[in-house]
Amino acid sequence: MFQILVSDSMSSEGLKPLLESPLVNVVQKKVDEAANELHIFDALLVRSATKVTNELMKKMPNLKIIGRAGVGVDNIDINAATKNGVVVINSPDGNTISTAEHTFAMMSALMRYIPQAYVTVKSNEWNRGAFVGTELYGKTLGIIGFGRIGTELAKRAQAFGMDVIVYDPFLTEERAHEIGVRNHTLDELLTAADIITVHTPLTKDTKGLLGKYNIGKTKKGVYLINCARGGIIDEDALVHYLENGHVKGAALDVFVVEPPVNNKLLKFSNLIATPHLGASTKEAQLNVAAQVSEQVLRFLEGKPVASSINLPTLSKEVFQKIQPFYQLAKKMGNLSSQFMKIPVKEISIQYEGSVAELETSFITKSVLAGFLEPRVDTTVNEVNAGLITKERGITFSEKISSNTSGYENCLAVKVTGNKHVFEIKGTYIPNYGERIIGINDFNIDFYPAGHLLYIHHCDKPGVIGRVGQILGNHEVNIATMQVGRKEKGGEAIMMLAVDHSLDEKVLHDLKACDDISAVKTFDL
Ligand SMILES: NC(=O)c1ccc[n+]([C@@H]2O[C@H](COP(=O)([O-])OP(=O)(O)OC[C@H]3O[C@@H](n4cnc5c(N)ncnc54)[C@H](O)[C@@H]3O)[C@@H](O)[C@H]2O)c1
Ligand SMILES: O=C(O)[C@H](O)COP(=O)(O)O
Repeated sequence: MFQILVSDSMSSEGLKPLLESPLVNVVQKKVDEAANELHIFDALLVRSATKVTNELMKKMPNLKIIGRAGVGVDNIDINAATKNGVVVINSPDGNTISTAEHTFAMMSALMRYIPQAYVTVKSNEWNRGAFVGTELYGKTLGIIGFGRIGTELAKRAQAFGMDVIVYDPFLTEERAHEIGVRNHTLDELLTAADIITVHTPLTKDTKGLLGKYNIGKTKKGVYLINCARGGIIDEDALVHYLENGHVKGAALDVFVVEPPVNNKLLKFSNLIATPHLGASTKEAQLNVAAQVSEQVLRFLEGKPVASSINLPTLSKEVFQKIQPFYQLAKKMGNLSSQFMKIPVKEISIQYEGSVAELETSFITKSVLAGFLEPRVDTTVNEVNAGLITKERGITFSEKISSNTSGYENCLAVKVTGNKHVFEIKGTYIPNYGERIIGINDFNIDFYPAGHLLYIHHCDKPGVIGRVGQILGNHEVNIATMQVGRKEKGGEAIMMLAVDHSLDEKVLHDLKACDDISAVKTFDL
């Protein structure tokens, strides 16, 4: 019989598949309370409260699967789980509606001073003049991040007669059109919206997305809402703009540190807050617990699971053969995504030479996982990448070609957006490693790892020297440098590996050079 530890509070109705299964025994206890019996458990079910660290996993040698009844897996050390051979699954859409509804409730409460007025009535005050609010009708709602929750929120706001504008660099025109919203640039949204709400994952691009600079561009009297992850709205910047009155009010369900003890934001009467309640409804909790219970049971019965976010489902032998291509494919997907920071409609992957004889569908999923990684909240891997790509309205295909581009094996990824196409080619050379051998129509040859600097420039004497000079001035050491061009004196590209991440000042100086038309950096 399999032993299952449920360490956070979960809907007992949702847990029914497990509670009623003769295959498993369910223990509902906090990790601390189960300290003496951790070694017996085959599965661990958690929400966000239990921190699943490597140390905890080491105390659970029988552990095979962790089920997160919710979306965010930031409380689980996924790398450690993967290393320990533990599958991690979640329930990505079980709490979408509840969180969208909570955001809507926060917006209404914020604009009508409901929490503040409630407190006064409870203290026997009847001060109607102090709480004159603002209608939602006719106001412009700016939604940053238009995934599952953003989309559901938009539908509700439209029903209230709000004008919805969105900013999501990865949203296709077709999808925006389907929901009846307009995708804008971030600046357009910031200057036009009366209320701004964020629904992105917390990534290095979204951390502090609404910081001092960007909030400064918003309308005076703007309202800000964060029911996604603490830190997307920079907390110090919010203090600044609440203090000077630029932001009229803010609603937060999430904080950088939870609970937000001694947080300066809490002193503002025009800041309303809830203790991370987005997913706290009976329905969401039933959904997430039921989804996770069914998946855990399937897994323990030896059946495939749908929402695994870490481990591949290949035999060890097959996996070993494709591993080099799997890593290369992931990096090529990631580079494509970063080169094409715009909505994408199609991804096609072409296999040439010996790689075409392997399990290409798995390698394709690696390209997709690498591509999606910078764009989505949940961890994507070969198991869920296809599904998430389709969900985002992106089609993907693979092709086998007899043309080998002169290499023993070659992988070619083509990413198509509305107006732009990006192509990248790579190969794996045994005992030498992964190489990128083509970017768009340029032949090049570099190792895709570390801190990379890409420059699109004019093939003229002195440009390479100027690049070296600028990097030198900023104390940046060049490890390797490759140059590719189509014809003498025409367009050219260079890819440099440098010893550390480059800051904005270096990029600014490079972009200021006359003969340089594009500069990008990548950390792989
Ligand atoms: N408060 C809660 O209890 C609660 C509950 C569920 C989810 N969440 C959080 O809500 C957020 C959204 O969840 P979801 O299920 O809608 O996720 P999702 O992955 O469906 O959507 C995220 C969207 O953000 C977009 N995005 C990524 N980077 C961006 C950027 N730099 N700028 C603008 N948009 C960007 C993506 O393209 C995607 O469309 C997540 O942070 C999640 O952890 C909170
Ligand atoms: O990521 C999530 O699903 C939400 O933040 C909800 O977390 P919770 O399960 O702790 O309420």
